[in-house]
Amino acid sequence: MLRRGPRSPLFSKALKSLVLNNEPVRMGQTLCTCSRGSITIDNKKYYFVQKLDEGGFSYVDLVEGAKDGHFYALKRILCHDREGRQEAQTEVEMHQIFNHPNVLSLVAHTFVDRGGKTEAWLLLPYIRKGSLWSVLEKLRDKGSSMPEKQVLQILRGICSGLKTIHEKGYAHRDLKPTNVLLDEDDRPLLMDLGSMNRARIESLGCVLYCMMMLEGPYDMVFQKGDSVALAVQNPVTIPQSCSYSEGLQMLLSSIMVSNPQERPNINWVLDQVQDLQSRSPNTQTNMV
Ligand SMILES: Nc1ncnc2c1ncn2[C@@H]1O[C@H](COP(=O)(O)OP(=O)(O)OP(=O)(O)O)[C@@H](O)[C@H]1O
Repeated sequence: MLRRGPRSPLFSKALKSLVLNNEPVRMGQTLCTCSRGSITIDNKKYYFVQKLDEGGFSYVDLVEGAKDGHFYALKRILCHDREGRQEAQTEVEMHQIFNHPNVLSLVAHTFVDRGGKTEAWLLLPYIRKGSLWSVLEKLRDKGSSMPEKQVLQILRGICSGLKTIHEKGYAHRDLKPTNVLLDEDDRPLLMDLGSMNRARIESLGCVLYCMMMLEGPYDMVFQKGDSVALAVQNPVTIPQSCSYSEGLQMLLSSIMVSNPQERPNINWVLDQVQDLQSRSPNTQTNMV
């Protein structure tokens, strides 16, 4: 985990969003006393550093532990109704079920009552490199690509995370490059576990496609205004210009199957990835 750096100049501007009028908020068993620029979860104080990102119904801020000096990502989920509250609760529980190097852990959490609405606050380890999507975007902007060795290493970690999820009888169900974080060593961490349930449907093929082509398989179809629903019925076309090995291209075709029942199971995919890794030339992994 990252150590304390110089205090961010943004700190003084601090968190219009996080200030709760200095009023203590109590919900469940956690007392959350919020003062200017800081929050308290489970009796530990954290300083707001800067905004990191926004999701569909959430805000993610970088905060710093007052005592340990570590950085954390604070994800605040706005729960608009009972269903939203339940989804946030599922996200918390799923983080707690899994203890695996490829599934993001949860440091602490609390539910906060704000103006009659609930916010779920999830304190997560801060993963500095950000999402797989942001890494792919940078490569695309540079006109570069991800070396096969790196694709395989990341894919293997994603498969290991999915394997542990499946072994406990769950599916992630919202797998996409924005929901995979990459640490400094390119270890992928699956996150955004709120959609998980006991149905076994995944879209791993789209993530692999994105790592290889730096865009989603149906992005062009969508941009042209054509029907994505129709496009997903057809086998995926791999561009002629694709420079990845035939083995990796074949793996992509075999996991990009529209009928979920016909998709190979994660153990088979993991075996294929390991096999490709053992065959892959020992090329230098480009750092991105
Ligand atoms: N622990 C973290 N470390 C670093 N960045 C993070 C972390 N958690 C989230 N982020 C950033 O915040 C973004 C949004 O997070 P997340 O996907 O959890 O929110 P969300 O509201 O569930 O998103 P959506 O519903 O749109 O998928 C991520 O894509 C990532 O860029």
